[in-house]
Amino acid sequence: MGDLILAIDQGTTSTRAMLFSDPTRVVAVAQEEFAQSYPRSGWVEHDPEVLIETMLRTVRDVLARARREAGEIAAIGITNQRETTLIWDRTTGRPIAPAIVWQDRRTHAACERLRAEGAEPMVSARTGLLLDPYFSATKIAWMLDSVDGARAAAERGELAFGTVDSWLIWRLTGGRVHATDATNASRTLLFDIRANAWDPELCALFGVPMAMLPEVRDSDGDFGTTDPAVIGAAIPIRGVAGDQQAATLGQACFRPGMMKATYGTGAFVLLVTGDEPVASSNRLLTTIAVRRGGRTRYALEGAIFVAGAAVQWLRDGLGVVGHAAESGPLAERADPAQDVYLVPAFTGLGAPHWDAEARGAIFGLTRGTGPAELARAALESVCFQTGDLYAAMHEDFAGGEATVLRADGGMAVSDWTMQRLADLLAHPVDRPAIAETTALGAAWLAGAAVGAWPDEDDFARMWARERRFEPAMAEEERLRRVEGWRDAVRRTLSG
Ligand SMILES: Nc1ncnc2c1ncn2[C@@H]1O[C@H](COP(=O)(O)OP(=O)(O)O)[C@@H](O)[C@H]1O
Ligand SMILES: O=P(O)(O)OC[C@H](O)CO
Repeated sequence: MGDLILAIDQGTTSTRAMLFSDPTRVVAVAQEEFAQSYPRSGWVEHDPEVLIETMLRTVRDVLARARREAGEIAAIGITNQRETTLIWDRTTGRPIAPAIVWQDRRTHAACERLRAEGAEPMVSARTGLLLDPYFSATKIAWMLDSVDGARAAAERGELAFGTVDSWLIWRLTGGRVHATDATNASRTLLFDIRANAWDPELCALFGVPMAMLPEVRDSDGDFGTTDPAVIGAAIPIRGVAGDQQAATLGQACFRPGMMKATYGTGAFVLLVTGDEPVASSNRLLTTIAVRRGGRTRYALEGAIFVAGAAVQWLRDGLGVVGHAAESGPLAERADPAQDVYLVPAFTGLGAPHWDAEARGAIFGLTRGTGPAELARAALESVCFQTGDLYAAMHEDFAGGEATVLRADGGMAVSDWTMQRLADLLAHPVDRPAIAETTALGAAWLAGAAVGAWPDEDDFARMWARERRFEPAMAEEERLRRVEGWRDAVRRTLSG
């Protein structure tokens, strides 16, 4: 058996392949961005073949960079953008339509109809999710209804549905395995997260024939071996998890109360709650954090739509910075006497506010307000939104140790933002030594499954911190600023 673990991270804007020699060492990384398609307002699609091509190219590249062979890989872990929906023909292997991406809003009306019929309480109780176009179920129905003959073919068992993990597995195994893991299944609106099974009533409600669903396996289950014709060797696929769950594992957040926040374009915050799902009274999502060896653990999840995107806006919209990395040093120079708040509701507000109609606003402008105050307001808005999720999560879940908040993603590189986050949360923020937490989580699932990597406790002990940011803001100042933010949000909400 080889000594390497390969992680494939198929994300929304790029595909990455990463080789690890052990949980503390990345041997090589390859990444390729790909085109987004926006055929109509609110629609977002990916070309399924491009997802496969970029996967195969990055795998080849990462091996070439490391000067290693496919045969030296002991196991593969796959992690992926979640909810994005694909349907393909089981015989030809051809997708029937472009992939509908998680951000796509075309099924808004279908969700509204179901809500008006009173379906949401049942759907939420079983799936832990909300009736929203974000999740897969209404996207599947949309595809079946818009492609000629698709619904009948799906009912005859000729079509296969999959989230991106299933699609990659199908192609890697030469069409032999049609499976997903429990974390990905828990994002479809079709999966009962307590029973750990596809739910026939939900499938009927959304009009999804059960014959098209993949088999749901443990996140560290056996997903078959790669077809040697595809990547040059027969390698077991032994780890699969949605990217936010994989990051939670890569951050070694296993115990109840442990929390991770990933700051990319948007941000995803997950709080591990343990062996029982916790229902939220703040419209947070309840989701499967991982299922290993038949044991399921759950998390509460909240999303911030605009995180790094606020920094992009500073750069591309306002032109006050030339590069994202300049935003922290600029914010540092802001006048402490000015209270300027940016509510970046560019596309509405996510949890716990859930206001799709809200639009962004800036409060507290004076003649003295300049680029530094705007930069500070943009970076702080990400901290305040994390604070809102943090408060909502701890209202929903009082248990556990609540000892750590571990941050990762492109924006976590900003020392200023991480310090301000610790200040405004009045809670330490830890940044990991291995920043590639998503890939690490997928690699760990696979590495531990084949016995090459340590199991949970030892892996958690190996997790290393690069830096801890300790809260340093005076409490009076913190409360004043948090109240200022809440007031700004109240004035921004549409209703
Ligand atoms: N030094 C920095 N300070 C603040 N924001 C940053 C910095 N570096 C990157 N970012 C922001 O982080 C985001 C990129 O993070 P990444 O994890 O690559 O995102 P994604 O996976 O969503 O593309 C961008 O929106 C960028 O503006
Ligand atoms: O591909 P990312 O990193 O933007 O993550 C997307 C999420 O999985 C969507 O739920």
